[in-house]
Amino acid sequence: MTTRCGFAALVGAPNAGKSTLINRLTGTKLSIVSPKAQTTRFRVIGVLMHDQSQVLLVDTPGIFKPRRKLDRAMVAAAWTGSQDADITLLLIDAKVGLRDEVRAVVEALAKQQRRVWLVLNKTDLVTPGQLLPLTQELSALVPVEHVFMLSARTGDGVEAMVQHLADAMPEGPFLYPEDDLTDLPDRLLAAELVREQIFMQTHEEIPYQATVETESFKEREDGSVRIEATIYVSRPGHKAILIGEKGQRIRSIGEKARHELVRLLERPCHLFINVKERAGWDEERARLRAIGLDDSV
Ligand SMILES: Nc1nc2c(ncn2[C@@H]2O[C@H](COP(=O)(O)OP(=O)(O)OP(=O)(O)O)[C@@H](O)[C@H]2O)c(=O)[nH]1
Repeated sequence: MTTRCGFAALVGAPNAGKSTLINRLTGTKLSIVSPKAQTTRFRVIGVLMHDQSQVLLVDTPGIFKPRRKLDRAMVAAAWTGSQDADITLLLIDAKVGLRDEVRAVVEALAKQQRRVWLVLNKTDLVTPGQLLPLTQELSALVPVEHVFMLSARTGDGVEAMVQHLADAMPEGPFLYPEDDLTDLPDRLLAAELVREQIFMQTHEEIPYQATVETESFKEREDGSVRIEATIYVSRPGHKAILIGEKGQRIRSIGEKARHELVRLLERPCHLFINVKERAGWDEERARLRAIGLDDSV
């Protein structure tokens, strides 16, 4: 039987409903809310299985007005990520319509040769009559292959998009084995929670130069889980900072991340964190794919 597998990038202004849609498509809560804005890099945030298709939903950092150099790099990475995807889903809040912020995203997208599918979200908040003019306005700015009108909140119209996505994926083997899918969210969650703590407890470029991978995730007979995570840094100085004096910082990162894990997984967790220096980790494509990242900020 032929299988299909590919990437679908979600692009949209903040609040368009990305997280809600992902959660509906995958049935899992994966998006992490961090007090520091813009912590989201390009990564697989959901795996959608439909018929013989695996659709890897990838997130992009919120498209925002870049001020600092770093912000610009993040936005560039968002676009690069989206470029690698097979389909770009342009998510629009139908209630808000085409305000400036949205226009900027659409215009940037128009400059790139992508397969763009327009997704008008929050149809439960507008009348059908408002959707047609909005579709016309948007498709005048960027050529779109398909238009979907749906409500991520109620689920109305979502199924039609899922079917089209599944059919549009290129033929190929699944990148994530089906068996792994059950614990994939938890593995990603563990890595994300550690990364979130790096964001909160270190400064400047360190969070952006570090990546976290869950090496092993084992359920134990007593109902607890044993998790091993590795933080990869690209510079020796960063390793020392992350570990901190007498291991203080890494301990604190581990404690806070573990605390959150216990809360979200609702069972005892044992978390072991390693810090490894690996110059150029961000260029190792296979490694990046393995953790759902695909950029090189
Ligand atoms: N009525 C309605 N509300 C929605 C729908 N989809 C999302 N929302 C709401 O819109 C708000 C933003 O949704 P999120 O899913 O957090 O949006 P996001 O695009 O992930 O936002 P950022 O994380 O800021 O990029 C939330 O209050 C959602 O509950 C929808 O289809 N209908």
